Amino acid sequence: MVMTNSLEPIARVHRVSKKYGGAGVVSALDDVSLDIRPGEFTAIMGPSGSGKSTLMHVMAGLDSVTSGHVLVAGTDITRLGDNKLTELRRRQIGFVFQSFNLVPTLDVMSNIVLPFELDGRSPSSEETAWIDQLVDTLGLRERIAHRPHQLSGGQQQRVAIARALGARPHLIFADEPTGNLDSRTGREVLTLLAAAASEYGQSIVMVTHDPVAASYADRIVFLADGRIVDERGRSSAHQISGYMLSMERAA
Ligand SMILES: Nc1ncnc2c1ncn2[C@@H]1O[C@H](COP(=O)(O)OP(=O)(O)OP(=O)(O)O)[C@@H](O)[C@H]1O
Repeated sequence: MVMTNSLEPIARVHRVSKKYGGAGVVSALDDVSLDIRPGEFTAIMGPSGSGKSTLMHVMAGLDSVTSGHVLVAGTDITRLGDNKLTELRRRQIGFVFQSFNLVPTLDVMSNIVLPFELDGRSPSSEETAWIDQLVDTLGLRERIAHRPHQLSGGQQQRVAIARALGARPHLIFADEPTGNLDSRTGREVLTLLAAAASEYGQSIVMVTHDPVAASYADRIVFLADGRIVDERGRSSAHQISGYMLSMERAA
């Protein structure tokens, strides 16, 4: 299936279940359906063990599903071979994950432009200007020639963010993107993510425990025990804390 309409979801999770352990001991996702539309910034929240990371991993094709389907840009990735999946991921998806996946032998700039290299092209002049802007906004200018092991955890995280945003992929998956950052840098990262969605139509899916981070999102999806139990539009950090509290009380 080819995506024909820009209002079509860029990612669609359809009745996905994911069980771990041969006999189906842990049900990490239980009949989850979710559409991610272009230009939408979605936060996924929920208690520890509720399935947030699993949901993001199956959406990115990093983990298989037990049943159901995941479509990215109109392609059913649950049926895709490894090579095609890698190519789709490389072209369509940017990752900001806890394990930053930076290449230890490459310096900061080479890590940031890696998605272009892997795609067999160089950044255009416009893309170069954007990468320069990211490097400055993320405070990486003085570290540009350093290698990952010479950086702090927060600096490594910022490199991963610059890399994920640099090629303007259609979809960005971010797992606690502000977890290692001081609050000012955290706010800058969230502002960058929100702008990527609102100004450039990129779709952001962010897992977070932080109500302040989630308050930058257009939409907040709450998971509990592998199911979507609530969904809210843009909300203040205070409101989000309230939703989380009432979910915990109901559990
Ligand atoms: N590889 C695995 N093998 C077995 N069980 C797993 C595996 N990965 C996750 N699980 C289980 O699946 C459930 C959902 O895990 P997941 O990591 O998606 O939760 P989470 O909401 O992201 O949690 P946290 O906020 O603590 O990161 C948990 O019960 C977890 O123990």
